[in-house]
Amino acid sequence: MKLLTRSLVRHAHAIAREVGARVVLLHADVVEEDADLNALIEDVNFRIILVSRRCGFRPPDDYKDTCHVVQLPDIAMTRAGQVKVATLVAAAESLVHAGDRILCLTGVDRSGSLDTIMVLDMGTEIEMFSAGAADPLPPDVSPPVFERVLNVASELGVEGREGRPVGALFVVGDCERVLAQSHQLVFNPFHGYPEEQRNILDPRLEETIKEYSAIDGAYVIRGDGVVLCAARYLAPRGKLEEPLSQGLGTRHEAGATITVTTEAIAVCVSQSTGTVSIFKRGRLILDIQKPRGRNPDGL
Ligand SMILES: Nc1ncnc2c1ncn2[C@@H]1O[C@H](COP(=O)(O)OP(=O)(O)OP(=O)(O)O)[C@@H](O)[C@H]1O
Repeated sequence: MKLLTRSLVRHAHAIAREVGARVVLLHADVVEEDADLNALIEDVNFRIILVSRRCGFRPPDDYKDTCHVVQLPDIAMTRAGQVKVATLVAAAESLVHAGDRILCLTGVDRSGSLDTIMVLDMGTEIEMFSAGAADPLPPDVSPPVFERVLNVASELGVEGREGRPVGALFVVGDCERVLAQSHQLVFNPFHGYPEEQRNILDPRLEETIKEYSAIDGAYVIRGDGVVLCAARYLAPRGKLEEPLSQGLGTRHEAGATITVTTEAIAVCVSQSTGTVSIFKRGRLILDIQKPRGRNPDGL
């Protein structure tokens, strides 16, 4: 195990004990060997969440019952982005709760080394976990559906479509109220298809969803993953308590505002910046910036 990793882990254990962190979130993909991973997680009295982009990643055999796994979208993300997404997914899956203090260990993918320690407080991290994000999902939305939407949105934000940046807006959950405050801009391309053929959990739908991002308007997605419509113009009845930050235009405004009078969560991909913003109860609960520059895994 590299010197830096070993040193960070030693200090991380001490910090976690001193500050009363109950959860350790560890980006497992930066650790090269299973034996190293074993060494990192043995002798730890915390709840361990292993974060990985690798499909089908499993904890080492000895720790199967004590470690949870959170899957990240397989795209370049900043370290802060990795931590934000992992924490949100962990919260959606009820692996972390309001009041938890989380110690995060991360690093640059494929560097074989951890290089960053972060301590997060669920519920008081204003930027990330305000507005009840400790219980981040609407009651009718299943965690896999939210994770799938987050995945597709993150990929669209980073990769765009056929080399061009694209924007998109996904409104997930509380669909009756969302539909009542919106109308079709053009024909709904999902109309008439059986529900099992238009569920976002079906990987075959991914390309279709990305393709239709070129159409103006929002996707409305039921909590169980069925895509009810694309090209939906949102006409929310509510009003934002606070204006959105400068630079965010009508797509973000519509996404944020529909969450004021509904229980839905809105996931917005910015065409101009590639940032993915998540809104709930009229507030930005988390944004994931697209990595920039030559070091895409930088902070
Ligand atoms: N009320 C609405 N309902 C659904 N979609 C909307 C609504 N208003 C705008 N949009 C979508 O947002 C697009 C325009 O985005 P605009 O540039 O004004 O917003 P933005 O928040 O700055 O987003 P971006 O960062 O992607 O540019 C439209 O083409 C349309 O697809």
